[in-house]
Amino acid sequence: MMMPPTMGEMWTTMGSSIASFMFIWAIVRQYCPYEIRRFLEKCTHRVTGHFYPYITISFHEFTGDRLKRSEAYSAIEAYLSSNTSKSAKRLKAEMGKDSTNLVLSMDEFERVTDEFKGAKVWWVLSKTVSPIRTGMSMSYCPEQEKRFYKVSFHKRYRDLITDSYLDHVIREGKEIRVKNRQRKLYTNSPGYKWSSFKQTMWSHIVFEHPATFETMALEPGKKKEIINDLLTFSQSKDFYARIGKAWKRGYLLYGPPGTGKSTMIACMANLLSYDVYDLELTAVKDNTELRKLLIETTGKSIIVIEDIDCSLDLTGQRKKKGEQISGEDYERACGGERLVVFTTNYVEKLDPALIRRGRMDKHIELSYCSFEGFKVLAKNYLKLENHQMFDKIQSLIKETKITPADVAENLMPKSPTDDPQRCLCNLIQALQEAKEEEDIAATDEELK
Ligand SMILES: Nc1ncnc2c1ncn2[C@@H]1O[C@H](COP(=O)(O)OP(=O)(O)OP(=O)(O)O)[C@@H](O)[C@H]1O
Ligand SMILES: [Mg+2]
Repeated sequence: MMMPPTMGEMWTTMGSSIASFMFIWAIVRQYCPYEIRRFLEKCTHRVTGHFYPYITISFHEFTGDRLKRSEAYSAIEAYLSSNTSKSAKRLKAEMGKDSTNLVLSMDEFERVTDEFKGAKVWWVLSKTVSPIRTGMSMSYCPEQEKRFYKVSFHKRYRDLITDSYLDHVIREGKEIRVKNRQRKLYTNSPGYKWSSFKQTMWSHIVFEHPATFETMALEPGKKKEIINDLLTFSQSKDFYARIGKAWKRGYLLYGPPGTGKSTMIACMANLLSYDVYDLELTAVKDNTELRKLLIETTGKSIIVIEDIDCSLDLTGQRKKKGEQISGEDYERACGGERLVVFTTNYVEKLDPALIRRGRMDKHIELSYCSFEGFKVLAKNYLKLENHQMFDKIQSLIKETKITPADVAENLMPKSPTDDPQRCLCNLIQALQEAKEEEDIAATDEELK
């Protein structure tokens, strides 16, 4: 009589069947031509598709001619590395943007789960290896790896995933990429002259300026107003589209040298995570070149034109056609999400047509250091929030015109033995000297 197989026997049989299958599959993979393998895979997919309730969507790294990485793929990569890399067990580590920290993301064939409004989805990073088609015989062909992300979900969530979840992933991924990207400082200055071989007229270096609004010496009310203005601008894409205006805003920063105009531009770029285009107008030949430069700027950027009063004879109207650069060019050539910041030491010298609202929407005066400004600098430079000498400084600073740059220089320790007290004494001395000079100048003026 035949005895039913024992558990042990069953495992042995199953084990050897799997082993035989793996062996045959390995032979098929090795000797079967690529086309037949693809055909077999397709057939298997078709058969399982009938019984399998899950839907899969793939996002390939390169589409079409392979020249450009797919934006969706990059956005998904950023989204997954920030949202799900904590749950992934096999991770890939790469150096971050400033080469100081490691960035972790999911490794190939790793599977992670995500949830969206109660729907569970599975993401996996896969790759296919196929021979590159050249004129050579197949056996000598190099292999080409094609990576792609695959998301799977139950078919009852089809609409939710295709209508909202994927949009959410792409939007969030793009935002993460913007935040994490290495920001750049572009310049068109003659030192880096554009050659016809170069694809762009701008040269760039990494933008790394530590200034933030927190460390900027400015009255708190004014600071808050500027920050609010900038944040509102950056969140107003729909508003600008609705009113039919290009999404850009012009700022004019004016005030004496050393009051923080250039510093404020760095603060703005850091606050909004924008790139900076430092436009050197004296290096621009004509309107055509200016337009080309402006068209080449990307969104999420600040176009800076420093010292417009001495850059060129800029006017709102074009006097001699073709020779002058007019304000209109900034309006026409700048598209989405750009700030245009002009600086000057002499606002009164500028043509009113150039600084009118629409070209320079917000005028910000940066002036001599106030006591509030000094307190910010004392905190930055000396880690002091209060000190008995502050009262004296307060009364002196009210009566003296001293720039934040001069205050900062006096607060800077000059030797390892300079303590905060010594630095404050230096500042008081500088304030007294400045006051005496101002008094002498005022008496001279009266005598005249
Ligand atoms: N408001 C400020 N807050 C903090 N630091 C400041 C401020 N203003 C000036 N400084 C300090 O002084 C230095 C010079 O300032 P900055 O270059 O921003 O002046 P500016 O107004 O652009 O001058 P210029 O008109 O000559 O271009 C900065 O590096 C910074 O350290
Ligand atoms: Mg400056």
